[in-house]
Parts: sequence; structure tokens; C-alpha cells
Amino acid sequence: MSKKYPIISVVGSSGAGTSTVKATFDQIFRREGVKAVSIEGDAFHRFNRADMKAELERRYAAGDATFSHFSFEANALEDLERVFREYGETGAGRTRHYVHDAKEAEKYGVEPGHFTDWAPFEENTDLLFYEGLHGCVSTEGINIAAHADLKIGVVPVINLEWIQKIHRDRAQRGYTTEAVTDVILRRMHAYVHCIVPQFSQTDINFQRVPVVDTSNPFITRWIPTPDESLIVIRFRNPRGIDFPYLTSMIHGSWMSRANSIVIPGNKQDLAMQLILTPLIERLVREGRRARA
Ligand SMILES: Nc1ncnc2c1ncn2[C@@H]1O[C@H](COP(=O)(O)OP(=O)(O)OP(=O)(O)O)[C@@H](O)[C@H]1O
Ligand SMILES: O=C(CO)[C@H](O)[C@H](O)COP(=O)(O)O
Repeated sequence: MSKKYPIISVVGSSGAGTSTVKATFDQIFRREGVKAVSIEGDAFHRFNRADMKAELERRYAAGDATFSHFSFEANALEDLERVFREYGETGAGRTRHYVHDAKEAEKYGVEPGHFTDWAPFEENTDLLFYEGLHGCVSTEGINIAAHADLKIGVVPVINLEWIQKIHRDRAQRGYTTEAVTDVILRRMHAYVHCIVPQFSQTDINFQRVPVVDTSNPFITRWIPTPDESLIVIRFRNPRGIDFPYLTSMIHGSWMSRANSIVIPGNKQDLAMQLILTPLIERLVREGRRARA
């Protein structure tokens, strides 16, 4: 935690929608005049695509079928923790990009499956924004969650998460349904042990729930739309959250528990703006005051 240089960490599995949620944050940053530096969790993969394949085969041959991009060891989490710590203390840090597909290759000038060079953060920023797989990890020897000041989980129910991943990986990354299904299966062990525990560290979870039949996620022809879903928003500490205000501003919402509200799926953007803007505004105000 850092008053001077705050960190926002948005965590979700692959295909959960963290990149989509980043667009809402960017909108809030622009509107509120917040200068943010952004990093992607995939920048901290330990291996490029070819080396990851070799490492997977090596471990598989040695009898380990649990290794995947979700595993702690597949990611340089010690570097991610260092970046969080250094940013919190000094406002400095560095990042790079993992290039997934041809479109990103054109943008970054690096072949798919490779990393760009590391580059230092822009100076004089108000906050660090992270989105990815491991931004709230708290395990033996690594405590990334401890460095983040606002921690958000993006967690569609699992059938929906698979549908989102399958459609995104097919449409944008050129994979077949079978290839994505294999990846989902291979990652299941680490999903349970490395990804899921983070959602108990988060301050707020956004859980999208479809209200259409997704019982066979591998054959659905499209991703359930916002109108075909609800979102459960759960606050770890409900103290200070103005629930009557939220439920009156968000048409069609209701409280389902003392710390949770349910909203129509098409109100996600509005709900995030109403909930997150005051929290971001406070972090930035306190940061600017501490740095003055
Ligand atoms: N609220 C939503 N409503 C409808 N579709 C959504 C929603 N959120 C995400 N999606 C869709 O799900 C797919 C995956 O979303 P996104 O790329 O944001 O995931 P991600 O968590 O960033 O994945 P990765 O970390 O693997 O890059 C995209 O096709 C996106 O359009
Ligand atoms: O989205 C992901 C994790 O968040 C990707 O699955 C990961 O970055 C590896 O990509 P690839 O195997 O296609 O090189």
C-alpha cells in the first residue's frame, strides 16, 4: 500500500474481461484528469511462446501435468512484486508487452509469441494500473496483493468465462475451439490453486452471470450479450458504501446480501463509474497531497 504512489490491480482469468474493464478505467482517468501508467499481467510471463512450449513438454515428460500460464512458476512474479513495490515507493518502474497476434505484432513491431523490450514508465504519474492474471497473488514468498491499494476481481461464472475465452481466442488469436478447450483443461489445476484464491484478496468483485442457457459452453454461437446477463457486485468491506444511492441510480438493481448488489448486465459501465470514481478520486487526491 502506498499513499504517495497508489496502485490499482484488476485481476481476472484469461478471457474474463479485464481488458474490457480497462476501457472503463481509462474513461474515468481521462474524465477526472488522472495520469495513469498501465501494465499488463502477460508482460510478466516467464517464457516466450516457444520456450513455454518446451518447458511444458519438459515438465510433462517429468510427470507434471499441472503446469500452465496460470501457474505461479510460469510467471516472473518476483519481478511483478518488485515493480509494484518500486512504483509504490518512487513512482518509477518498467514494463513490456507480450505480443499475442498479428494485430499486436504490427503495433509493437515484434513477432507474435515474443516480448517487446522492457521500457521505463513515464514520469510524474498519479497511479499505476495493472490488469491481468496475478495482480492479487499472496502466497509463500510473494505478496503482490499487499502492494495494491484498490483490488478488483473480474469473474464471470465459469461457463461464461470459457465462452468469452473461446470466442476471443478464435476471433482474435487464430486458435481453434479444440485448441482453446485443451488450454482450458490444462490450466484447470492452476486455475483452482493460483487464480481463484486471489478473489478473496480483492476489495470488489464483478461477477457476470448469464440469464440464457450456457450449459454447453463449447458450442455456443455467440457470447451472451450485456442484455442477457446480470452482474453480482460484492464488496469485501461494505462499510462506507452508499447502497441506497447505488440502487437508486442503477435502474433495475437490488441488494442480494448485506455486501452485494445485483445489476442488469447493460449497466456494468455505469455501475463501475459510480462505484470506482470516488475511490479513484480519493487515491489520487491523497497521493498528490503526499507528494506535494
Ligand atoms: N461485460 C461483457 N459483456 C459482453 N462481452 C464481454 C464482456 N466482458 C468481456 N466480454 C468479451 O469477452 C471476451 C474476452 O474479454 P477480454 O479480452 O477483455 O478478456 P481478458 O480478461 O482481457 O483476457 P486476457 O487476459 O486473456 O487478455 C471479449 O470478446 C470481450 O468482448
Ligand atoms: O491470454 C493469455 C493469458 O492471459 C494467453 O493465454 C497467454 O498470454 C499465452 O498466450 P499464447 O499461448 O497464445 O502465446
